[in-house]
Formats: sequence, C-alpha cells, structure tokens
Amino acid sequence: MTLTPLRSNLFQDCKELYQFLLKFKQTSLPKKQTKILSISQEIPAVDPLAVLQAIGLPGQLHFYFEKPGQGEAIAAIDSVTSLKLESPDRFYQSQQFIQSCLANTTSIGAINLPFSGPHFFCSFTFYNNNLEPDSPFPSATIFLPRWQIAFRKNISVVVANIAINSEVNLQDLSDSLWRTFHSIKMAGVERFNSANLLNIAIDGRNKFIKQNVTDVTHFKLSVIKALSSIESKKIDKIVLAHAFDVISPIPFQLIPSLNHLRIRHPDCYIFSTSNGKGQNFIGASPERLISIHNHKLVTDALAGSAARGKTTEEDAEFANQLLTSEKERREHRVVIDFITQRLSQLGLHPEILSQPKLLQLLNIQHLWTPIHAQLPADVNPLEIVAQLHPTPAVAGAPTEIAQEEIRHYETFNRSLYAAPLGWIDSRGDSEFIVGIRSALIDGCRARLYAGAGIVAGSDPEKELAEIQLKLQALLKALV
Ligand SMILES: C=C(O[C@H]1C=CC=C(C(=O)O)[C@@H]1O)C(=O)O
Repeated sequence: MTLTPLRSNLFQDCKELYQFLLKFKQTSLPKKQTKILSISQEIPAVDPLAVLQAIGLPGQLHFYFEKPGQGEAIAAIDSVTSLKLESPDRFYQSQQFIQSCLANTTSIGAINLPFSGPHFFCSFTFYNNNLEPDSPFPSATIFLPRWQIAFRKNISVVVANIAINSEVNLQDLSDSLWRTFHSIKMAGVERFNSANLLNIAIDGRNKFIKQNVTDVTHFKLSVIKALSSIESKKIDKIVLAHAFDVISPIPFQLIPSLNHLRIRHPDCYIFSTSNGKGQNFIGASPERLISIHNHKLVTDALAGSAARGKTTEEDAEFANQLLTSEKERREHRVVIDFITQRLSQLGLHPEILSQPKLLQLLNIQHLWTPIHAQLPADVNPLEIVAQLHPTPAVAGAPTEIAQEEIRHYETFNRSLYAAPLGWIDSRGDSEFIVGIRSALIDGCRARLYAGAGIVAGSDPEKELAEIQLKLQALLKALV
C-alpha cells in the first residue's frame, strides 16, 4: 500500500477534488487496471450512527460497531469491493483478499489518526460450512466500505475509498463524493445528540408477538441429553442456544434499536451488519474475541454467569456466589485452557491473571479473564481468529464433537450467532467480537439468539432462566 500524508483539510471544493482525481488517474493508473484510492479526512465530531441513518441504504452492505463505555464508534457504509465465501478455508482466503486489495491501494490524507486509512469489515458464520440453502449470510463476508466514519476521543475521521479505472467518469465521481461528504458532515451536526435518535423511535413493543423457534421443553431435554454425553466423558462442555421469533406489526427500526442498545448496554459491544438484501444482524455482546493494537493482543475468556441482584446486598451476594462456585469456575476454566493452548500453538506466550474478574452488565454478571500476548509482526489477525473460533464459551470442549452435537440438538441455523464479527486495518490492528446476545432483523420479524454453557452439575431450568435473562435484555431494546 502506498501512503501519502497530506495537509489536514484536503480539498477546498469539488473542483480541487476533481483536479486531484484527474492527476491520480493520469499518473498512477496502469492501463486497464482498477486502483483503490483511500482518502482520510478529519472532520468535526459526528455520531457514526447518525451518519448510517443519513446515508445508508437497505440494499447496501454496512457494518456498525460501537463501544459506548469507551466513547468509540465506527460505521462502514456501502462497499467498494467485497468477497463472499462458502469455503472451509474462509479465514485464509479472506486474508489473501485483504492483502491483495491493500497492495492495490493508495492512502492519502490524515493517515495517522485513530481509525484512519482503509479498514476491512468481516463477518463469519458460526459453522465453517452453511448447510442451509437459505442461509441469510454466507460463511464469510469481507468488504472495503465506500464510506467509513469513526468517532474516538472527540475526533471524527471520514475515509472515502474510491475505485478508479480508465472508464470512470471523474466529474460524476467527484460531484457525488463531494455531496456525500457534505451529507456526512451535516448528519453529524444535526444529530450528534443521541436524544434526537431516540425521538424517532416508535414504541410498538406492547404489540410484539413472541414465538419460540423450538419449544422450551426441547431445550431442557437437550440439556438433559447433553449432560449424559458429559457423564459418559464424550464431551466436557457444550453451549446450547435457544432462539425465539418476535413479530411486530410494523417493520423493526434498525437505527433506533441500535440507539437503545447502546444506551442500555454501555459495557457491551454494540454491532450491526447487513447482508445487502434488507436483513440485519444486530446485538449487544460482552465478548471480545481479539483486539490488536500495536502488536499487542487481548482476548477474553468469558463464561460463568449469575443474575444481578435487586439490591446492593443481593448483588454482592450473587457476585460472591459466582466467584466461589466450583461449577461456574470449572465452566470458565475450560475457556481459559482452550485459549491459552490455542495461542501457544501459534508460538505466543499468553499472560493471564490468577483469578477471574467480574464483568457486571445490566441484568447479568460473568466471570471474566482478559488474556494478553505480544504478537510478532508476521502474525495476521485472521490467523488468530481462525485459531480461536469457536471458543468453549460458545461451542464447548472438545470443539469438533461439541459442534456436531450442537447441530444435532439445535433445530435452527446459528448463522452469525456466536461467530466472529470485526475489522482489520492496513496497520494490522484489528478488533473482533463474538456475536452473542444477537438478533436477525428481517422486516417485521426478529429472531433473537442466546445460549448457555452446560457442564457437569448444570440444571436445565437454571440454564433456561439464564438464557431468558439474556434474551430479555435484547428484546427490551428492539423497536
Ligand atoms: C453463549 C452465550 O454466552 C456465553 C458468554 C458468557 C457466558 C456464558 C455462560 O455463562 O454460559 C456463555 O458461555 C450467549 O450469551 O449466547
């Protein structure tokens, strides 16, 4: 990738942008080839969710990712190039695709700011292979957005990625870029206050109709059968999910639902990704799969749960019970052991705390162990994703047998539920989360997913209650 830092305010007007594109076309474009030009520009603070609302269209790919508690958000809108895969070596092929795109990209502008430069947005399904012909998402989707808008530490950066070849009409291109750039800046100014987004929410919640995708009795029977597999030592742990459909009299509204999620769940990762056919996968997940900044990797072991108490005393009591429960600690340990073993296989030296911490969310709390490792420069983020997915926090142990059993017990397609979603940039920085506590939104129907880890000593009723707690937190945010 070629990098050219330029002055902070790149172009004074559309004419100057046109002149720049013309020069680029004349000097940098080999005959009959398409090159990608990535322009980064700092702008006054905007809310990326408001921008998604202002310029995103249902027929386009998008990716939205926010950490409300850390004041960080990024929206990727429409695609300039993309890859959709149905292949068992999807992580490797995705890596190749990103590398070949970067080799063909010239980056200009404010390239040293947080979230500047080209970022590739990725979603993978839980399973390597999609058995269902009508699966809403392919087993891998990777795209370089046409527009990327980020907010961090009171700074916003817009990245426009543009495909340029000999056929492109530069006048039309620069006009449309200039118009959209202006809309992005205006969307930010008009709607930065999230209360505005809330105002457009229509509260149709009371009119929702809930339909179990599978009977709750089916779930409890699956837990009982899984417990006998555990007793016979076939598996140590399995994570079983439950799903229900919610039907609304009016179509679900993406932006207000995301806005509710970010207000209600500031300590989760709020996400949304679209398949470009009108279906969106959204959620509020507490689970980070990887975060890589400057070759420093952090991943989470997150497993073992308890409800939040209604009073401070009750909350402290539940927290203490969780931290001291032999069964919850065992369920958690399986995840730590798996992650440290998989990272060691990559030649890394994972560092962990001796005791788990507590991650306390709105209505649930978890045992949480962040795991750190230094990365050599030649390890690609997708190699780590491939190595870690699926952890026993969402599948079980041993992985392959647990995955087979899950397919046998669950009657619905997991699709993107419990699977990696995230981005990779040109510096090798990356963030992926695990798409749990999530919903597939399709017009007036939303399918909600959540699961629970089953180990020896699990009680089917309690596991179902835990899942219902997780699903309620999601349902309350949907509008
Ligand atoms: C699989 C899910 O949660 C995982 C993450 C944290 C705690 C879990 C648990 O205690 O069972 C699960 O392993 C889900 O919410 O769908």
